[in-house]
Amino acid sequence: MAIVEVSDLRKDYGDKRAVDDVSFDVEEGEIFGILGPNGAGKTTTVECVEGLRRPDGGSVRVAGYDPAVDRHSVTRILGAQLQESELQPKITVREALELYAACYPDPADWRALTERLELTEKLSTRFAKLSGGQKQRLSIALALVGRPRIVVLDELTTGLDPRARRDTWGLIKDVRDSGVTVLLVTHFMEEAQRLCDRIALIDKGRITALDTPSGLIGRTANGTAISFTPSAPLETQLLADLPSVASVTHQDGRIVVNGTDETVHAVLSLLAGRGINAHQLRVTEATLDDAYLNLTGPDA
Ligand SMILES: Nc1ncnc2c1ncn2[C@@H]1O[C@H](COP(=O)(O)OP(=O)(O)OP(=O)(O)O)[C@@H](O)[C@H]1O
Repeated sequence: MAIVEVSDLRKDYGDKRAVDDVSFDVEEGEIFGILGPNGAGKTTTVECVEGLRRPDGGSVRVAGYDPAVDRHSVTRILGAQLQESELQPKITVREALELYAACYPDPADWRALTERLELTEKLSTRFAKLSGGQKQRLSIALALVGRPRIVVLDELTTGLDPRARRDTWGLIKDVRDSGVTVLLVTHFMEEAQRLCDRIALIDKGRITALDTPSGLIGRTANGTAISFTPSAPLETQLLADLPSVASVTHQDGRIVVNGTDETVHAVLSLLAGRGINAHQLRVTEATLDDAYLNLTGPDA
């Protein structure tokens, strides 16, 4: 069942169309990613979902409510990550959690949340003194304190070191496993590929593709490449004629055959049938990076 329904969403800032005819549904229980280059319209889109911005066209529903009209009902269902500017630098972790918990009729036990997010030892620490990773963990705790059905996390791991980023990915998966739907804005390919059940790729205000990570990768031509140096001369046309081969190129005596998984088997059997060895054999798979570069504009 869809918990978020966005249809033909449009948002302008003066003459600038930031979001242009964007439609997608987020299913309950999934991690749904919005991925795209800087200025693509990702934040504007989720701000319309959160009720922070009023759309200029189209419609948004969160569990059936229109966030622009019934923000109060949406706030009780949807947990938004705090913006750093929203917290006073001198507020302690405990004070922030108590403050946020007081905003909800039936808040979660914030002590349990801090245990889960490994913040218990930081309860008396002022916000300004927390590390980037600790601020992000507090941000997740504050987003969860109202027992939301869905959380919106916007560029949550930006600025974190690789270890803190990976720890945060683990937390996001835990959040989903506890039954909360996650709407995740990111421009990190690896993050999107590892975490998201489905991804909407946004470029210049429009959705250019919406699929599972493997579905997006599968859309790129040349999904799998096999490259090797043949032990004896080999007619390129024989390779090009194999089923599933998209292209064959030569690079410094090496042959590169692009195609699918099937191509690898077909090439190896052809070589075996002719008694040719494949030296320095490499097989490479397309990644979400390849799909992203294929599906977004040149200035992405
Ligand atoms: N308050 C605003 N006033 C005017 N233009 C804005 C405003 N907010 C965003 N924009 C413009 O709208 C477009 C979309 O911005 P948005 O922040 O939604 O993109 P984004 O994909 O989240 O980008 P980033 O990854 O850089 O955060 C950009 O061209 C941006 O400059």
